[in-house]
Amino acid sequence: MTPDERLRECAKADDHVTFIALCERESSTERGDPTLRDENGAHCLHHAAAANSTTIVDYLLRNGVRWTDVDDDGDCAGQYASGHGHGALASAMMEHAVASEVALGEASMRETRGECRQNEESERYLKTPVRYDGDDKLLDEDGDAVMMSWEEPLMEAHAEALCASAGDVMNVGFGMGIIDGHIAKRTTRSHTIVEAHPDVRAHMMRAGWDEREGVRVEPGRWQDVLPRLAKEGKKYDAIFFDTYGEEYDDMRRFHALLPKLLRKGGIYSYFNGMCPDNIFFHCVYNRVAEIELGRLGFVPPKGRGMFTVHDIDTTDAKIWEGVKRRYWWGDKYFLPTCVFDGDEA
Ligand SMILES: C[S@@+](CC[C@H](N)C(=O)[O-])C[C@H]1O[C@@H](n2cnc3c(N)ncnc32)[C@H](O)[C@@H]1O
Repeated sequence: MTPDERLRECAKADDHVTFIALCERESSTERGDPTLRDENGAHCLHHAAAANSTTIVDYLLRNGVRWTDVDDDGDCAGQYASGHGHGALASAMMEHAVASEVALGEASMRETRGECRQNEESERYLKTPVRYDGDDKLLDEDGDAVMMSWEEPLMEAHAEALCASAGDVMNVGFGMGIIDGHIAKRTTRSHTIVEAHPDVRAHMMRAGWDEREGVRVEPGRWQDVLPRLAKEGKKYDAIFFDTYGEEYDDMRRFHALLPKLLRKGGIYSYFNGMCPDNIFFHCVYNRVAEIELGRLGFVPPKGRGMFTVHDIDTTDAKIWEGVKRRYWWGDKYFLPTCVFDGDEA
């Protein structure tokens, strides 16, 4: 048996004494590599998690093995722990993952001093054409879906939460205007829409959104528009975020702007599409968002948690016809709502 094979067997058998000794051998030829993949793309962290070997899992995570490593089926070690019924270990791995992502987020914010970062994917998206395909899809140049009508019940639920205040509501990202349609059906003092893509803006103009009473269209990227609105002293009672081609690291910077724009008691919600194809990653990012928003002064609505669970069914293959990549697989949607309870900046 090679040192790598021995390591793998130790991880599977929870033999942490031999495992750690093999990892720490002086000679590199005798030392095993715990991150060497097996035929399914799993490595020792996955096998140790499946075996409920808390010592080996802890050792590997402390020594820099990444919780994000996935096997060929896209499963991370945390999922091996939960899939084998080791709830306590899965929770500990979730805590590790959340702490790591929060720390990475802090480092990322330090790097740009909290300013918005460059995102090539977003820049490319905003420079290339999009097309409305019938009434049920908005596609980018590659045929990937920017927005689809199956999300309508979710958008309606978001609109309901945002309009509870009947105040000044802002939506960032028009897409198919589904949420804006639902906001417009409800009572608000004002309704502001921020949209960056020129084709989407042209579509909004054709549909008469810029002439609607009570509606204000703010053309441009939120990265440019929001700091200007904050400088002008504009305040809102509810803000919704749903853009395209951006990542959580962009949204983190969006969140940092919210205390400058929301009134105390104001509501914030976002389309919760982070890592939708992996429930462990999705839960990690729910928790990261909750922690980071908490640090900015956001609290869950009174008497409940930040997320409400909604059933969704996207199994009908027809939904995805004409779309390059199916982007949603789960049957649950965790709808986030939080309330600004901090000091207005
Ligand atoms: C997923 S769609 C929004 C769908 C919308 N919630 C609805 O109900 O139809 C995302 C939208 O965000 C816009 N967008 C992308 N990046 C943006 C940015 N940085 N600032 C403002 N809008 C952006 C896109 O052009 C697109 O129209």
